Amino acid sequence: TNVILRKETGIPGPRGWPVIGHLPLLHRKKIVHQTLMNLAQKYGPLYELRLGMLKVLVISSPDLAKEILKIQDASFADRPFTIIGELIGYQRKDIIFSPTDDHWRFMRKLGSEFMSSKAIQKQQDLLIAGIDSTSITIEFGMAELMRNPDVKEKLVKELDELVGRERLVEESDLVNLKYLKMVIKETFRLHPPVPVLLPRKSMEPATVAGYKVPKNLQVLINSDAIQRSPESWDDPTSFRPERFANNPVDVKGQDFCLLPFGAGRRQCPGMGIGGLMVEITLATFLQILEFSLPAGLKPEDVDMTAEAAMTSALVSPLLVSVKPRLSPKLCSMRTSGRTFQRSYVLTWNIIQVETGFGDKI
Ligand code: HEM
Repeated sequence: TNVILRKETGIPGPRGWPVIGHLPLLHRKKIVHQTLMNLAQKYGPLYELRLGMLKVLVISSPDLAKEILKIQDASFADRPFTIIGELIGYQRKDIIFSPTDDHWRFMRKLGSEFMSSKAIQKQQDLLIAGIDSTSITIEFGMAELMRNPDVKEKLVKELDELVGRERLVEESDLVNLKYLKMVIKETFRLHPPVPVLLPRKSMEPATVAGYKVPKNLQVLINSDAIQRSPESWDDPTSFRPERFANNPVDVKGQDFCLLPFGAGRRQCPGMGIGGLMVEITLATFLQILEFSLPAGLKPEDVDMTAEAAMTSALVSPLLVSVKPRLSPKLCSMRTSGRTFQRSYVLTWNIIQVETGFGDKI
């Protein structure tokens, strides 16, 4: 058998190469979170990889995610040193890549103040950390709607019934748009923009699922694998927003089978504003435009292949045709709203419009 039990810890994992360990498994042409999910099917929800000198613990079940992100959150709250953190995280002085220390606590407190949806209305350039993840979710959401026309019709009907066509959808409408929220939860479940949560590091020796975990071990939580697991979800690979109709499971970090924003001390502080941007942008698009696939393209032709990167977008940009549903006068009024301007800028590059109408909205 290829299963190895690590000498020091007894943790299972695949047999690795000398020196380079399991690096060839994570070849850049392979989608990392899918490779990690395939390995979990073979080695279980907790296994260890060796990437050169670096040892990594990979977690792929809700129970173990809860163990790391909630029960032992304090022991696993650190972020490991990474080159990318040095390069784009101002030598790890930002919030995302910073070690869990007093500087991070200060930055996080400051950031949370600015990231509240009220405060953000007064700030222009705070959204850098959330630009990718927010626009990726909107693009995947639109792609799923194009693949599932019945879901799109139901969503448009909800908007027509609860908002109508005489005014534009407002943030205050969102609380009533229950189907919209179900569609977005299902998008987060099948297409988490950060499919493997940002790496954590054990701050002290710990015991997880009976295994002894040393200090400084990197821990990866594969939320994509958890959110597609048949143990937590019926028919897990189908896009079915209705699964949330009588199911209180939410994305807020309390339900460990749905973790698009992570959980615990290092959970995404932009969850509120990020969720809001996705909701208002999708609702506005669906209200003001009628979307269809370009001639000759069938729903099943929409390519859902995801990129192999830290944030995982569609490889092929979504192509759609649009026609106006509301009067252009009503649409142009919204450009005076700040939230819309920002959502609009964020999503400017996600839709390649076939007709000339896109230039005018
Ligand atoms: C759809 C939208 C978004 C998604 C799905 C998302 C997802 C995530 C995830 C999975 C993490 C890692 C959590 C963990 O390690 O447990 C994270 C961290 C973070 N996110 Fe977001 N995010 C989104 C939007 C935003 C926005 C809009 C902002 C800022 C305005 C933001 C700022 C941050 C920051 C600063 C961190 C690092 C937190 C820390 O390490 O203490 N995110 N995000």
